[in-house]
Amino acid sequence: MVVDLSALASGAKGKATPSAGRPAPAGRLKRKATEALKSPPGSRTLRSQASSATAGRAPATTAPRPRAAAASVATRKSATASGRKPLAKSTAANRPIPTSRDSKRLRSSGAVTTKSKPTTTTPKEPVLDAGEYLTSEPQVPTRKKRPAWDTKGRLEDMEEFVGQLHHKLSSSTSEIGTMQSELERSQVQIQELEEFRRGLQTTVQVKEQENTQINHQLAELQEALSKSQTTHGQELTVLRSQHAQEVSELRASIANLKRDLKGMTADLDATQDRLRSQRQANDQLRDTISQQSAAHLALESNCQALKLQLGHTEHTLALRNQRIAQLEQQLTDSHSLTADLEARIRDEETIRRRLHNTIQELKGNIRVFCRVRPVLPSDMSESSASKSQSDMMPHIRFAEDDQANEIELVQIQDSTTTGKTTTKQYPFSFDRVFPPKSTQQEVFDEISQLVQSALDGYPVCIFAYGQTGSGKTHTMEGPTNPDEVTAGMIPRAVHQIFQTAEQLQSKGWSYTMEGQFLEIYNEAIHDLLTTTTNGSKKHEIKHQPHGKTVVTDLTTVALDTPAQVHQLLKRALHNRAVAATQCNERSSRSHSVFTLRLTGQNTITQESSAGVLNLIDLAGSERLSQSGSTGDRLKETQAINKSLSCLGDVIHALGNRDNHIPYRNSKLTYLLQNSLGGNSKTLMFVNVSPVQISFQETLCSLRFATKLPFRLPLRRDERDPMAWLMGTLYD
Ligand SMILES: Nc1ncnc2c1ncn2[C@@H]1O[C@H](COP(=O)(O)OP(=O)(O)OP(=O)(O)O)[C@@H](O)[C@H]1O
Repeated sequence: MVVDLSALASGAKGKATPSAGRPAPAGRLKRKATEALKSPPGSRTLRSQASSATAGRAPATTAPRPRAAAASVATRKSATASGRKPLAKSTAANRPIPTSRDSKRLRSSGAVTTKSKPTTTTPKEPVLDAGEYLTSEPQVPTRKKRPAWDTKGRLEDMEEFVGQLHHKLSSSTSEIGTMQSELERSQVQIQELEEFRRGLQTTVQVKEQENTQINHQLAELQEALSKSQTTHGQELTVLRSQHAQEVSELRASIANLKRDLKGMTADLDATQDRLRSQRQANDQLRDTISQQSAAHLALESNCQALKLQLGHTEHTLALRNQRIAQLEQQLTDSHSLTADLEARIRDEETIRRRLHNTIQELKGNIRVFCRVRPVLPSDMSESSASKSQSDMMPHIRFAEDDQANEIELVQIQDSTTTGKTTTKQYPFSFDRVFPPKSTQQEVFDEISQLVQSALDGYPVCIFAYGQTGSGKTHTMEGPTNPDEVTAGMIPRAVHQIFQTAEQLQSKGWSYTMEGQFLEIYNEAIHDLLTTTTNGSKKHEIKHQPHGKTVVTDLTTVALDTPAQVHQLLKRALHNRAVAATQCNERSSRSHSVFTLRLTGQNTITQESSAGVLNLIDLAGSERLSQSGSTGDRLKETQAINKSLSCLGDVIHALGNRDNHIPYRNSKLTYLLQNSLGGNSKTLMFVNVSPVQISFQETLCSLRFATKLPFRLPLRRDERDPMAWLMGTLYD
């Protein structure tokens, strides 16, 4: 049995302190020992520890050991000094010292607490505590309780008991030595623990620093967190708006998709309908195919028959190929024949030109036609308004025949002296006489051969002569706004030239054409195609070596289409109208000359031609006495008469083949020098007014014309020159 000496020591100490130096009475000690024996050693130890902890005492590890040791020593000393042996150690000194293993366990658990179970060292010899001692009475002979008066007995007992206590004390002293060595080990452990504590403090400091840093970092992180929360909030707002927008877009697209789906569903329905109809059609087609298969079989049998037929046809084809080869040979021969014929045609074209010219020459290089214009409403007086055309011109008689070339003027005169009526007849014959009813086309038919001569390369002059108002301009140009019926000789001639030139292209001929339009007024030349308003320009006539006549500074217009000719005539009309405002009735008092130059080139035969067609609207041929003009007008009339007379003289001299032809006597004849005479063709229209009042002028005009050396009228059978020529050639 082990006696808790610390409890005993504390109990002894507690009591010893107030009465230091005095030994505790034996009863009291015994009572203490009995109390100690009554409570179990563990609970006793625990209670002592709890009381020391409650008293605020530091645990064995933290309590300063020296003081505890000193207290223990002091206790022993006081006990020794008082004659008592120390019964127990102080609480702190008896407190169990943690072993190094415990220290480790403590360190690992992080708690610095004292284990309740003390580390005990096994005593080398058994130690009896006070209770044990009391209970080990058998060592002392058991006696009856000595009566109070047995002081000696009692003393003996006490001495015996003290002897035992001494024995016990010596064994306790050795135990104390052992405990002191343990104490020293414990102090070493305490130092270790102290170092451990300091290390822990350092660790705590480090941890505190780390904690501060962590707190600092935590603050930074919290700041960053708040910032990121702000940013996140903003981003969240943006994302929310984007999300809302995307949602609305998605909704719209869903709506669209729904619409599409609806449409597609409708399409699908339609497609299904179509599919159904297609299936029906397929069924029908299958029926048809089966029918066709049957037909195919029939066709195959037909095909066999046709193959046989094909063999026969191939044979026929071979024969035909032979025939084709023969025909190709014939075609080649035909081509060479055609080429020969074309060559002959070209030759014959040359011959035709020659013959045509011969005919023209036979008809006369100078021809005179007479044309009587119809009576115009303006010619009629009120009394004669109901009269017919023939009634209006009793003084002019035509032959019955439409193709006639005779005209007769009849003058009926009443003699005032004799009272008789005499009739004078003036018959005239011309190459052709055109009565009032003659159309422009009929007139042109007669001159078209001369136009052809111009294309063939001859100079041709067609004049219109007659008094003012007799129809010269109408004959040459037609009315102001001509149509197909009323168009005059100039547009018709140009039209024919373009047409014939086109036809001649197949014979290798190509033509270039250029036109000029001038006016001779008071022996001065005026350009009717000018585009400038400067009318004072002087024009000179120059004859070039190869028979070409050039008028200086005169506008020349290249003509590629008939439409251009119409434009040209319009421009001339406009310029004439401008001149008429400056000089009254100037158109009647001037000669207008339209010149068309035709240059032809044959690339096959290398032939060339250069013809000129002059269409001249002469000034009015009023007699001087009749005109009654004076002053400038008289000079005008004289100039006109002189130029007309010169023209007559030139034509007369040409007819007579005179050596001298007086071309230079007037501007007009000088201008036309290369177009009059030689191989040129000249046609003079004598235009006549049907009105009776113009009888004398008509007579003068007809007389002027008869003076011209035109050929005598042809016989009737000679009027178709080609027939006549062929007749004369082959009779
Ligand atoms: N064959 C015709 N058929 C119908 N009208 C005609 C014919 N000939 C002339 N005339 C008309 O007679 C009038 C006079 O004719 P035109 O002007 O041609 O005469 P002119 O001799 O040219 O006169 P001028 O010398 O003044 O120019 C015009 O109104 C014209 O339309």
